[in-house]
Amino acid sequence: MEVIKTKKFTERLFENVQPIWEKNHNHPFVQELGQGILDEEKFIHYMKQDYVYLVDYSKLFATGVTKARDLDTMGKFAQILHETLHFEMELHRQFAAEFGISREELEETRPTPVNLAYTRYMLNVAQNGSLAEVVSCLLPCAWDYWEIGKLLRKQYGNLLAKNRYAKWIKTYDSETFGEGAKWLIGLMDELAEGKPERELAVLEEHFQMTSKYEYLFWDMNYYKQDWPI
Ligand SMILES: Cc1ncc(CO)c(N)n1
Repeated sequence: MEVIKTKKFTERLFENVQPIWEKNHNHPFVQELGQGILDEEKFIHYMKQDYVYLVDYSKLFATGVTKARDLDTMGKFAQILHETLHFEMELHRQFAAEFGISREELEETRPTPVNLAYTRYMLNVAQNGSLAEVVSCLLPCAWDYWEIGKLLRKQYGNLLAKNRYAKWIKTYDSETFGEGAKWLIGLMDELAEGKPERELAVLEEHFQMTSKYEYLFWDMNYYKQDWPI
């Protein structure tokens, strides 16, 4: 008897998003960060913007806690929320200290138009959408950063000792970050199971949209875009 292996939903997402993620991976911000040659001003712009981005992004994990229907899922979202606030954002606080930026300045960063549009898109889904929609929205951030961490380690691991941004690569290539991303991928597949195509299409639309916002976020930081007024 022929065994038909159905493709997992996240395999479909991964395949279809490749053109966008490839652009993310080849973006000069990412490539120059990997080589340690990224302009310091661009990196500082990014650190500050990313810090306030993560304040909102972490609220999506809190939404995961409230929308989950079982204790295990609640606990995992609470754990990732904790890791974001105390592990990932610690990276930003350390870099800020190195670059002479105070905690106040970091926290008071005014989000740029791209940053605001990105977080408002996700927070709107968090308020109005299902748990599956929330996960499809937040997944590219976790998954593609993990991909970038692994990729930069592979491409430029030999330069790490001399790379002033090495901690960044080590954070996103870390076991802690990878475990979180893998769990979210598994959860996405569980939540997508048995859903009709019209609902899967909505999830894929969110996934593609936030992947595009990831590109805009790299670009915004590389060109230090901000409000013109
Ligand atoms: C913009 C952005 N996307 C994803 C991540 C990974 O959490 C991050 N720190 N910032």
